This record gives sequence, C-alpha cells and structure tokens, in this order.
Amino acid sequence: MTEKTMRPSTYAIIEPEEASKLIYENVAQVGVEEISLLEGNGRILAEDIYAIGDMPPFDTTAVDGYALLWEDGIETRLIIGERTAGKVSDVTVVAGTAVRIMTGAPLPSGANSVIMVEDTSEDNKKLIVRKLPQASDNIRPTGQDLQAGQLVLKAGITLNAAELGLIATVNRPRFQAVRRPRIAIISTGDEIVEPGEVAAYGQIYDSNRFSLVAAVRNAGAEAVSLGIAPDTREGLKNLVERALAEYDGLVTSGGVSVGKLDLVKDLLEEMGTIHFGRVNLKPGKPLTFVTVEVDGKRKPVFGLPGFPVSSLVSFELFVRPALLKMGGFAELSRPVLQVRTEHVIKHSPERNEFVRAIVTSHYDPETSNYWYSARTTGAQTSSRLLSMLGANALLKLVPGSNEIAEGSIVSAILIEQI
Ligand SMILES: Nc1nc2c(c(=O)[nH]1)N[C@H]1C(S)=C(S)[C@@H](COP(=O)(O)OP(=O)(O)OC[C@H]3O[C@@H](n4cnc5c(N)ncnc54)[C@H](O)[C@@H]3O)O[C@H]1N2
Ligand code: MOO
Repeated sequence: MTEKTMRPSTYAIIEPEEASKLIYENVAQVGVEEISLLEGNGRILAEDIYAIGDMPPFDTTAVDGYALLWEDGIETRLIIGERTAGKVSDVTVVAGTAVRIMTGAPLPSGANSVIMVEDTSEDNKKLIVRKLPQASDNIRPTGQDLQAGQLVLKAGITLNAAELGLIATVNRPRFQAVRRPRIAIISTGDEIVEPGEVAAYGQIYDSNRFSLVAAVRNAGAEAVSLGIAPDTREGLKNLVERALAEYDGLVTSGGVSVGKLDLVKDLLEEMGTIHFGRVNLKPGKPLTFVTVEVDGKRKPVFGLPGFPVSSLVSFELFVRPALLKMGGFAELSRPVLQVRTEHVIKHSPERNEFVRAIVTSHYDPETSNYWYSARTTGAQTSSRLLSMLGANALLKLVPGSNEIAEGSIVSAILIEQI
C-alpha cells in the first residue's frame, strides 16, 4: 500500500434505515452451547423444553392439616399416622380415620379431602372437626401445574427467573442456549493513551474502548479488549487479523474519516467487503460496516468514528441490534415514544441527528393518560461525552430545517428506563 494522502471520501452516504438493513442481512446468529442452570440468567434458550413428568408428580396437600374422608362428615376421627413433605409413611385412610399431613406431602391413599389445622383440635389421638371443608378442598391433584409431555418453554425466549425455575422443575440441569457472541474491541490512533500512563502533549486517554466494552456487554455479548492499534498499516493489520481469527466480530474506534492517518477503511477494504462507509447521521457519519471471510465464516467489523459520542451513538443505533441478532435475541429494537420538546432544539439541516435527551413522563389526571416530554442534555458536540450522561433517549431529528420549536412532537428512542 502506498502512503495515504488526505482526499474526500468516495463512499456513498446512505440513509440510516438502509444501513440497518444491510447490517441485518449480513450478520447471523452464532452457534449454540450447553450451559447449566446457574449460567442461564439473561441467556437465549436454544431448544424446546418439555415436562418429562407431571407437576405435582403426586396428589398433594396445599395446607398443613389432616387428610380424611369427606363422607365421614363432622364425626371425630382416630389419627392413625403422619406424613411430612419428604418423610412419607405407608398409611391408608379408611372410614373414621385421619392422617396428620404437612403442606407438600403426598396425600395418603383413601383420603379425598384435607382439613386445615385451624379448623380442628386434637385430643389424645382423636381429631375433632370443627368445620368440614368442601370435598377435595386443599388438594393439588397430580399434573395440576404441568402435564407430562407438555411444551413448557419454546426455543428463542430469554431466560429469567421464572424460566430458569421451570427448567429446574422439569429436571434439566443442563440445556442448550445460544452462545454469547465474543466481540473484540480495538481503539486506534497514535494520540490515544492507556489510562494510567502519562499522556504527552497532543495525546488523550482512551475512553472509547471502555465505553464500548460496557456497551457490548449490555447487548448480551462477551467483550474482549485488545488494546490500542498504532497509526501504521502493519500495527493495525496485526491486531485486526488477530481479532478476526479469535473472535466472532470486531468493533474498532477511530481512523474512519478522511485524514492522512485514517487507515481503517483502506485496510478493511483489502481484507473484506465494505457494505457501507458513510451514513447520513449525526453524530457518526463515517460509520463503516465490513464483513471479512475467515476460515469459512463471515465475520462483521464495525468501524466506529473516534469521537466518543459518535462512537457510542453509532454503536447504539447499529452495532447493538447486530450483536442482539448474533446472540439470538428476538427483539432487536428499542422502544420508541412520541414526546413533546420542552424547548427549542437546533439541529443539522443536512443529516439525521440523534440528540441525547432526558424523557420524563407526566400524568394527566383529567384524561388519566400519561404523556412524555424531552429536554436535551446540553451541547451536542460529538466529543462531549457528558452529553450522554443521564440521557435516557435519542431524539431523531430529520433534516430539512435547522431548528424545531418548543412543544413539537418528535420520536424518542428509549435507551434507558424513563
Ligand atoms: N475533512 C473531513 N474531516 C472529518 C470529517 C469529514 O467528513 N471530512 N468527518 C468528521 C466526522 S463527522 C467525524 S465523526 C470524525 C471521525 O473521525 P475518525 O473516526 O477518523 O476519528 P479520529 O480522527 O481517529 O478521532 C476523532 C476524535 O476522537 C478522538 N478519539 C479517537 N479515539 C478515541 C478514543 N479511543 N478515546 C477517546 N477519544 C478518541 C480523537 O483523538 C479525535 O479527537 O472525523 C471528522 N473529520
Ligand atoms: O458524524 Mo461526526 O460523528 O458528527 O462528528
């Protein structure tokens, strides 16, 4: 490669929707793996889970009390035994008898009703019944909650507390889940210094790699930080090749614009297919998406712009959905709300601008409805990471004018809880 010079970009600028479509079409779910119950939280189930038996597996009592024959009515009974959950004596209830029983214990044969202890008293092995229950009261019959053979969970769902409890209930200590995509992260640029080292004049500390590691993890993937690539073709190539050999995908930051040392696009063009190299987006215009064939697998590379906000906003809009798809998640989009602007907002007349904002909900007692308002997080320059702080939404402001009035209704992509 001859030495790079500064020249205008030759990449077509595509619309954000087209960029999302190209990414969606060119990333695929990674494989599956067997995991254990304790590893399951937040993972995507990769097999259908069936009940192997009934739940409960036997007729059982829902209360502490006495198992008896309902037909004996209010008569005093002889207590002939006891059953606790887990310690099951062999005893049969016949007319005129009752068995002391604890919640969860199997119902003794013969019994067809359970009376709560509160409605009885005991006197020297005699059970005095004060209030007769309804027939079959307080009994949980076999298979009440789950029947043998029933489909309990479908492949593709996200595993949380209830789902993991159900998998344990049907005795599956290990099961198939979608593997978490393993994503390498590289910062680029000779001016970028590892926090903790001494920054010389002209240098700044690497912030993007740490932001991106967190963002990758929040998208359900594993993040592996590979450090800072220098502004030399060889140095960059070595790290990129290592990342693509070992991981499912790569996210880089910096070096995608048109400067003399913006080497990322040229290198990736040689290594793979550039699907796009510029998006009609602010911040994030030079966002680059590439796939590279490695050992028969097509691996995605996301070249994010170096400015910290450009890097995080383009991650949120384009990389996050890609990682969710690779990780098997069904829902790739964030919720979108229509919100009312609290003040005038200046924006780009040429590019789709994604303004960091704080959305607040309001209750209208007259209509019993909620409505939402938004205010920006202040100056929206691409370098000002503070503009991401506290933001729970990105307002999508379309080009055409350079200002929207207070009280306008705009779309807010929710990136955090309101
Ligand atoms: N002539 C033109 N210049 C630029 C254009 C253009 O269209 N024509 N586009 C601008 C836009 S928009 C963006 S966005 C930036 C993106 O440029 P790069 O991706 O090449 O980013 P760098 O030049 O490497 O860095 C930009 C800025 O961010 C700082 N940076 C980089 N990496 C990190 C990091 N890991 N942690 C913290 N800060 C980082 C870097 O020092 C620069 O200050 O290009 C415009 N230029
Ligand atoms: O597109 Mo750049 O991210 O505005 O500064």
